[in-house]
Amino acid sequence: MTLTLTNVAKTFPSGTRALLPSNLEIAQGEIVSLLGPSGCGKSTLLRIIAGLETADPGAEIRFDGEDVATLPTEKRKVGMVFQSYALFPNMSVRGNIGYGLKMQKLPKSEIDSRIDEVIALCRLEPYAARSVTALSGGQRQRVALARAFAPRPRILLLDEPLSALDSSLRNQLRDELAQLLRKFGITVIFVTHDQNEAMAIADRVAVMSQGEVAQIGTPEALYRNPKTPFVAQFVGDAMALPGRIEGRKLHLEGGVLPLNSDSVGLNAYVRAEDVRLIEDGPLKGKVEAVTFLGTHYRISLSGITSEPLIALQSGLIAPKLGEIVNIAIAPETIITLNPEEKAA
Ligand SMILES: Nc1ncnc2c1ncn2[C@@H]1O[C@H](COP(=O)(O)OP(=O)(O)OP(=O)(O)O)[C@@H](O)[C@H]1O
Repeated sequence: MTLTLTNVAKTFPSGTRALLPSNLEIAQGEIVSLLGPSGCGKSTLLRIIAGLETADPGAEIRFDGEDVATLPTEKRKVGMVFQSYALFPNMSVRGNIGYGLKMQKLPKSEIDSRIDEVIALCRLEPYAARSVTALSGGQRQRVALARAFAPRPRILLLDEPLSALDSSLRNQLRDELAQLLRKFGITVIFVTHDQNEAMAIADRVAVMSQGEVAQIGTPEALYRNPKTPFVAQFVGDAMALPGRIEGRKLHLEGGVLPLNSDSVGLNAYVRAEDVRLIEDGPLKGKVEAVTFLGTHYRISLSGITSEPLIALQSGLIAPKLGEIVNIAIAPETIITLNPEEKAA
């Protein structure tokens, strides 16, 4: 199913403008993440698509061209998974998965064959007869997905699908969730505040800030080509390089950096993996802290900008605390953006 949102906005009766007029187009089978900090309006947007919340007048919500803005939730044929999963604790895995199918009053043979189908798809065969209370967090998550998928919804909406799990399990289940959603083959929108989760699972990520979609694009496009300072900082933790730009030069406290283009009036940003400690570089900084992260050292450097600058460095030798080091940042890795740019 394709989803087209036009002019979707929401002001709550309290006066809170949770969502400014937003447009979004999602293709059949696409997996899109709504990513943003707490309170940016992502759950509100998801709830409006689900029909759990009504948008302000003037909005269009089209499922395959059909405007569903005035249809109640049950008529929209959406599958939903919430962060708590909300499984029925007194029922078995099969019972949970079959619940929506029974509500649709399908014949028993059809219900059984569909349950078998999604149980196989979600690799839940060994647990089919178990009570859901006797399952691990990851298994419960698969049951919640299977239950939402069984009635063949037109679109699947997930609200923070991994947030109930502890962090080691989250990483593992991220890949599993991405694979399972692709096997389902349906259009998916999921909400998360976790950048890694959005990038690992989604085909495209819509980064939201203060009730607006600031930018939508593939994970690579957002990372390499952020359009606003907010997107640069939220996706991949770009650090500001506050200094004076003159033509193709950026003057910082710790030295002068060459830029690729004339960037007067813009602000410069860089990512920690692009800050390189080398023999002879244009910047000088002092090593304030070194943390070993396994694959990398995380090095905090003072004297380059007013805030400490972080460098990520792989390799076997870490610089010493207090050492003055030479630093280079390749011009093509410096992101220059208009500080006034708010949203796309
Ligand atoms: N029912 C409501 N009545 C009034 N204000 C609301 C209501 N629901 C949400 N809001 C407000 O709307 C704004 C957006 O909320 P929303 O839940 O969409 O954000 P979010 O990005 O999903 O945040 P979180 O990650 O914390 O859930 C917030 O300021 C919130 O306080």
